[in-house]
Amino acid sequence: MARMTFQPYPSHSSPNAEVGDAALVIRNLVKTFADKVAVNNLNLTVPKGSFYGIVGPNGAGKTTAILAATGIIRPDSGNSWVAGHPLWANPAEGTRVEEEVLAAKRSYGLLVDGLPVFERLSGKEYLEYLGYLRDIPGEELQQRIADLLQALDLADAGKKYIADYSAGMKKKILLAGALLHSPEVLILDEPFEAVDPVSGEVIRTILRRYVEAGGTVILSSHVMELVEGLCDHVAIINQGTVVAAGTTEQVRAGKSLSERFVEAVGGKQLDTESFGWLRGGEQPSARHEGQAGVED
Ligand SMILES: Nc1ncnc2c1ncn2[C@@H]1O[C@H](COP(=O)(O)OP(=O)(O)OP(=O)(O)O)[C@@H](O)[C@H]1O
Repeated sequence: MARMTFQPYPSHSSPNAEVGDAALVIRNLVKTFADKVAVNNLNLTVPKGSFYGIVGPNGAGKTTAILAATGIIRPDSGNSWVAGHPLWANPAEGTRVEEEVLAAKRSYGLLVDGLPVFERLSGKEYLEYLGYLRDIPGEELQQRIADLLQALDLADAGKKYIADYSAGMKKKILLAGALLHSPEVLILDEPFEAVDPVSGEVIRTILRRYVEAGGTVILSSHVMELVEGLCDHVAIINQGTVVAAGTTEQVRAGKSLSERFVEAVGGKQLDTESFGWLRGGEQPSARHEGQAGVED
């Protein structure tokens, strides 16, 4: 399909017509750190009920776009809507309509590494705390916590401080926190990173069931095969902007997602002379010969 060659994703300045029915709409989003433009006029529409993959090279701006679109950090300009609710009234001034922001935040569950977590709580206490914040009734909350800890193989770890969790356990407890209130939209930044294959399969099953039940999943990943197998839509982000988006079939256009990814962001080839110094333990003799004060 000629139209799916990697043209800049179209920009829309009046999104109102599409906002209503979409799970996430991002329009003209810009976020700069000092002189680094991390997100560069990014536009994205995630249809309700879709399983949406976001892929892009390291530093492409995926995490920054997720944080700005969910209202965690303030964009320089642009706006986003989650389940129809705008996060920003005027991002440049930092103004919001609090009821809309609350409604947006209620409607999503978010997993992003590096956000503050109360690490001196056990996994179970952390989920209980989130449950109280989300007003989940006591008995229902305990049932959900038990289900999540059991399914994610965290039942024993439920008693341990999060500070003492491994990277994979921490990822899973944060995912449990994102799922706990059964949100309309799940936004997950690299949810499978550091997670073992058994838990990974459980998570994939949970997410598939959630989408079958009407939820929307938006996940970022570097694993093309995973996105290709799981997601019905995909966006490729490069240098802070969306360079291709559509159904997974459209974006793949008859090739593997991996091939399309490399076409879209540009491959890299090492010349044959590179890494001549990497010799599996064999050291250049000159280093020892030239060294003063070394005795045999
Ligand atoms: N708080 C920050 N301060 C300064 N620069 C930042 C900050 N956060 C992100 N950046 C920069 O913005 C760019 C985009 O980073 P971001 O983490 O959004 O990329 P990413 O696509 O999620 O990358 P990865 O796939 O490696 O996780 C990078 O150049 C990064 O160094």
